[in-house]
Amino acid sequence: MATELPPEDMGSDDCLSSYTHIYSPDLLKDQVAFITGGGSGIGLRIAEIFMRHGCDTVIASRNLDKLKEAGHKLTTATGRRCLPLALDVRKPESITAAVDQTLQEFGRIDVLINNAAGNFLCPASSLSFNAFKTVLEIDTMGTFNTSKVVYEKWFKDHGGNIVNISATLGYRGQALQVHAGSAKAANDAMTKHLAVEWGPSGVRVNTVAPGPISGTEGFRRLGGPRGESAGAFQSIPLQRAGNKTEMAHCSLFLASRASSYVTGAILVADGGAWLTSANDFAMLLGVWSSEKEQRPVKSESK
Ligand SMILES: CC/C=C\C/C=C\C/C=C\C/C=C\C/C=C\C/C=C\C=C\C(=O)SCCNC(=O)CCNC(=O)[C@H](O)C(C)(C)COP(=O)(O)OP(=O)(O)OC[C@H]1O[C@@H](n2cnc3c(N)ncnc32)[C@H](O)[C@@H]1OP(=O)(O)O
Ligand SMILES: NC(=O)C1=CN([C@@H]2O[C@H](COP(=O)(O)OP(=O)(O)OC[C@H]3O[C@@H](n4cnc5c(N)ncnc54)[C@H](OP(=O)(O)O)[C@@H]3O)[C@@H](O)[C@H]2O)C=CC1
Repeated sequence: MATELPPEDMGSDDCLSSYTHIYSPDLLKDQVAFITGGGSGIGLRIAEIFMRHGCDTVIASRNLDKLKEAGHKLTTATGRRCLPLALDVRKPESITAAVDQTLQEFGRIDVLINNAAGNFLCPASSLSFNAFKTVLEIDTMGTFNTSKVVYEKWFKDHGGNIVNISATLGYRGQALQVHAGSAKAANDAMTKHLAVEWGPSGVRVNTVAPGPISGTEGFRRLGGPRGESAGAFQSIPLQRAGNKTEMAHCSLFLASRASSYVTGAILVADGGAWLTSANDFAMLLGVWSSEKEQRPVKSESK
C-alpha cells in the first residue's frame, strides 16, 4: 500500500502551486531564517515552507543570479521577504559579511539551516585527494564555519535554532560515497557536540537526515532516477523516494517551538532506507561510468 504523499512538483525548482498547512500557519511568525544553499532543491523548499509559516528568509550560496531568481519566486508565492546573499561556506569572511548584512536588514536571526553541500559518485580509488578535501570543506567545515559565525554574532546572546541537513547514506556504508558519507558522519557528531556546548545559551542544534529525495540535484547525481526506474527503491520500507516538502516539514518541526525540548537529535527521514540498505553497487558504478565520460578530468589522484 502506498504511504501518504503530499502534493509535489517532482522536478523543478519552482514553488508549490498549492499548499495545505499541516502546522499552524503562524508557527514561525516574524522570525528570520538563514538558509545556506537556499536557492535550489531541498533548501529552496525549506525556504518556501518556512515563509508560508510567517518567516522571512535569507537564502545564501555562491551563485547570486540563481538566488535572486529564487528569491523573486519565493516572495511572489508567499508574500514574505527573502534576501538573496552570495557566500561560500568555505570562506568564513564571506559568511561574516552575509550575517552582518542579514542583521542590518532584519535585526535578528532565529534559525540557521546548514543545507549547502557538494556531492558526486566516485569510487574511493579514483577519488583525488583534492576531491575528498573539497567535499569535507563544503559539507563539514562549511557547517562549522556558518554555525560559529551565526553563534558569535547573534545566537550566543539571543538563543536560536540550528538545523543541519545530513544524509543517511553513510549509516551502513554506501559504495562510491566515501567523501560525502564521511562528511555527513562528522556533521552528525558536530550536532551533538554543539548541542551540548551551546544549549546553556538557549541554542538547540538538531539534524534532519534524508534518504533519496526526488526532484533534486543530489538525486540526479547519485543515480536516483535510474535506481527508481530499475525498481531499487522497492527495498526501501516505504517503497519510494522522499520529496522536498517532506524534508521541509521535518526541518520546520526542528526549527520551531514544536520541538522545544529537542536538541542533539538526528531525525532520520529516509523511508527506512538505511535499515534495509539498497546498496546497488553495480547500478551506482554504471551511473558513475556514464557521468565520468561527460566530465573533464583534471587529475586521477593528487
Ligand atoms: C539518490 C539516490 C542514490 C542512489 C540510489 C540507489 C539506491 C537508493 C536506496 C537507498 C539509498 C539510501 C540513502 C542514500 C540517499 C541519498 C544520497 C545522499 C547525499 C546526497 C548529497 C547531495 O546530494 S549534495 C548536493 C548535490 N549538489 C551539488 O553537489 C551541487 C554543488 N556541487 C559543486 O559545486 C561541485 O560538484 C563540487 C562539489 C565538486 C565543488 O565544486 P568546486 O569547488 O568548483 O570544485 P572543483 O574544482 O570542480 O572540484 C574539486 C575537486 O573535486 C573533483 N571532482 C569534481 N567533480 C567530481 C566528480 N564528479 N567525480 C570525481 N571528482 C570530482 C575535481 O576533479 C577536483 O579535484 P582535482 O584533484 O582534479 O583538483
Ligand atoms: N537530494 C538528495 O537525495 C539528498 C540530499 N541530501 C542533502 O540535502 C541538501 C540539499 O541537497 P540537494 O537539494 O539535493 O542539492 P542542491 O545541489 O540543490 O543543493 C546544494 C546547494 O548548496 C549550495 N552550495 C554548494 N556549495 C556551496 C558552497 N561552497 N557555499 C555555499 N553554498 C554552496 C548550492 O548553491 P550554489 O551552487 O549557488 O553555491 C546549492 O544550492 C544537501 O545537504 C545534501 O547533502 C541528503 C540526502 C539525500
